Amino acid sequence: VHHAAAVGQGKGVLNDNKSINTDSYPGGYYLRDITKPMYSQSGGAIETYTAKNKMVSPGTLLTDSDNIWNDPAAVDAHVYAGKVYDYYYTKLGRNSFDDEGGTLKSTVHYRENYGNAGWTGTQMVYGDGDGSDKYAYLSGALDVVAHEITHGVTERTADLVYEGQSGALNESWSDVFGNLIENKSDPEWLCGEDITTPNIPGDALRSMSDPTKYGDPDHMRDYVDTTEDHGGVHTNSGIPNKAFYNFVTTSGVIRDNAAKVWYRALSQYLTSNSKFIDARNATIQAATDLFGAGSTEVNAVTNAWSNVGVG
Ligand SMILES: Cc1cccc(C(=O)O)c1OC(=O)C1CC1
Ligand SMILES: [Zn+2]
Repeated sequence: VHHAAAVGQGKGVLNDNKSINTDSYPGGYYLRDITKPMYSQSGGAIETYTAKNKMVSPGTLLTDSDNIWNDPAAVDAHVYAGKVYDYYYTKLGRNSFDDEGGTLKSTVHYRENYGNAGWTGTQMVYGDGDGSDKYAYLSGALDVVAHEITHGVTERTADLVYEGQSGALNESWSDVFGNLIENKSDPEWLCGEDITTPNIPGDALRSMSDPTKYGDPDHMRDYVDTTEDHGGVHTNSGIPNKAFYNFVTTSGVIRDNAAKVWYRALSQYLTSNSKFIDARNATIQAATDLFGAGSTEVNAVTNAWSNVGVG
């Protein structure tokens, strides 16, 4: 079928106007972005579907007759996935989650009263929130979308087992790239702040600068041994999250270089059963590869992990 890139309009979850890359066909438009390098290289695209509140994925590819889109959850899932693709491609030289230009599929309105978001192993899924006002549509935050897509990157690289320390590293690397890609200047380095209790400003799921604000540990001595949540992967992530915060906020370290160190550690050195000490060693080795022994970055990352009691 003949495809032609088009630009539509729509509002996001926070009622913000945005342009949307769509794909025209005789009679309407698909919510499919064919403007990225992956399309010309391998036919890969960014596609957004709806599950119509069933537990199906991918569900139905969204279409619209006049290219004016009025599903805010879909608009944000689509536009934010494009921003995440652009970041990985331009900043880190990675071509989509699989580095092979694989299509990035998102499904919104997944299940009923679903206050979660996730990576299924092949695509992203986003719930509508839990039916109360605890969450807005979960795709309404760039750090959430980047977090989910980074689960895909992690699975195709280190493939960190989602349990215990490797699981907390898996979670932390997703929070780190969620923060790097959202790139807000918020002083507290919050995760999911845009979709958590939309009526109450200033709260979030987690804080990277002060994990203890949400009851998460910021030092190895406070590591939580639990069987909950795959061994506390969303809690113990506070320790590597704080280490990353320490690293990036060290004078002389810039965010784009910190991103290169964290990405190289994930893609070249971490493996499926890595523990926190392995992450320390991986990031020190990556910083050494990129910036040399004794560099500002190597000293900063070494101190960053020592500060949280790792190494
Ligand atoms: C909201 C939510 C619930 C359950 C799992 C995840 C998950 O993807 O681990 C999740 O997404 C996040 O944590 C994003 C970063 C805010
Ligand atoms: Zn996660």
